Formats: sequence, C-alpha cells, structure tokens
Amino acid sequence: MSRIESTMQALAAQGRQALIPFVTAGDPNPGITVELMHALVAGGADIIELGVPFSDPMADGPVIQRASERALAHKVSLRQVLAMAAEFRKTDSKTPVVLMGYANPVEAMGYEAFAIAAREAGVDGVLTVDLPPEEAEECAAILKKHAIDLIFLLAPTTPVARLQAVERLARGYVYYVSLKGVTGAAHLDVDSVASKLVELREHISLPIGVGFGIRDAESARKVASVADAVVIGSRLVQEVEAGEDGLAGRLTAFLQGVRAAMDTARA
Ligand SMILES: O=P(O)(O)OC[C@@H](O)[C@@H](O)c1c[nH]c2ccccc12
Repeated sequence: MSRIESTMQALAAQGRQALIPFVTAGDPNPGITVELMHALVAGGADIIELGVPFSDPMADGPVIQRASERALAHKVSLRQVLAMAAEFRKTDSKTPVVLMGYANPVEAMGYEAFAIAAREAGVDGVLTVDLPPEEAEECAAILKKHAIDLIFLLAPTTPVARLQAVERLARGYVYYVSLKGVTGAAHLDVDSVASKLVELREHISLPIGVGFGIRDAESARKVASVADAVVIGSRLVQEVEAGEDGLAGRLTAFLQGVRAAMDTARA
C-alpha cells in the first residue's frame, strides 16, 4: 500500500479528513523549504503538496505565480525539488509528499527517469496540472511501475467520460477544484461543492480532496464536512510572502487553527 493510501485509510478509520498544505519549493529561497515542510507537519499536515516552480503556471493566480518567480530567481529546478524532498524524507518517514506542477519539466526529464528519481527521493505522488487523463496512459503506467501515485484534477465542468478515465488511472486521491478559475480565489461555495461531490462519488472510488479558495479555519471546517481532504495553497504562500521572520512558526500556528476546526467538523 502506498504512503498516501495508508494515510488516507488511517484518517478515514478515525472519521477525519486529510489536511494538505501547498507551498512552492524554493520560495522564498531554496535553503528554507525543508524547514517549512517540517513546520507544516508540526501544524497538522497529513500530506504535503510541494509545488515545482514553473515559468508559465497558467492555473495559478498572482500569489502562487509570484512564488514560482521567487523560486525561479534562484534557478530552482525539478532536480533540486527532488533533492529537497529527499532531505525532508531523512527525518520524516511518514508524511506523504506530492509534487505539484506542470507536465513540461517532467516530460523534459522523461517519465522513467523522473519516476526513478522521485521514488529515490521518497516522493509519493505527482500531480501535473496540464496532463489530462486522455494523454496520461503512458505516464500512469510508468509511475505505477515505480509506485508513485498519479493524482488528477477534476473541475466543476469535467465530463463523465473524463471521470471514467480518471477512475481508471488515478491513484492515492483525486483533487476536485472547487471553482472555475485560478488558485487563490476569494470565495468558495461549499453547498455547490457538496452536491458536486455526491455526483463525483458515483464515478470515483478514491478519496476526494477539495482545493481552491480555502483560506481560513472556517472554510476548511465546512469543506472537511463534505470532502476527504482539504487543500490550502495561496493563504500559506501569502504567509511566505509576508517575510522570513518567524515564518515556520506562523505556518505551524495557522495550520494548527485549521486542523482544530477540521477535527470539530465531525462532532
Ligand atoms: O491557492 P488555493 O486557492 O488555496 O488552492 C490550492 C492550490 O493553490 C494548490 O493546490 C495548487 C497550486 N498550484 C496549483 C495548480 C493547479 C491546481 C492546484 C494548485
């Protein structure tokens, strides 16, 4: 069983939902990322989404775009992100790490070489925003061979045929994007997410995480009452943007508040 699967199963057995924070690797500099990852775990993260900086992040809003720019100013490459994951893994053997990014850097390395390097680094899953399931057969087969889970995004507009393709290829969990648009949205309609998840669950048997627009304990609590996992990105990246002073502690404290709210959701 993969580290992601066993994490999701253990949470489900306790009636809890996964907290999945996102930060961009190398933001604001490469030296701080591993420390920040541990800070996320200290705050209650169950899985870490580690963003691979990319020059043309079309699904990202301005906050995460700037994070990519800061990391790229330090020339952070996919290889370096893998090295950060490996460094994190030296002292945390438990928390799954998902690389979150765009297909181009992975394709440039080659699926097989990437899968081997990712596995060696202790990476558990990968989500490439711009690799639709119709084009993912080869990638999925290679990642599966190397025990890396391939995670897919679903949107409010995803047609049923694509859901069936995702059901066939996805592993670990599936990520439902709560709204049309880019990361960092200001609002979130939990009722429409709730009814959409009922529909999605007719086709998808894996746990379903929800992200886009979750920015505080209250919105996380609401989403946790209907989904299997809660993804928070831009709000954390804003904290990074606010400066390095006390940053690790601020990330931990913020997530602790979110975690506490999520754990009351089931009461
Ligand atoms: O930033 P938000 O609104 O909290 O949403 C999570 C999101 O940032 C993270 O999962 C993510 C970062 N880059 C992405 C690109 C596509 C989909 C999702 C993502």
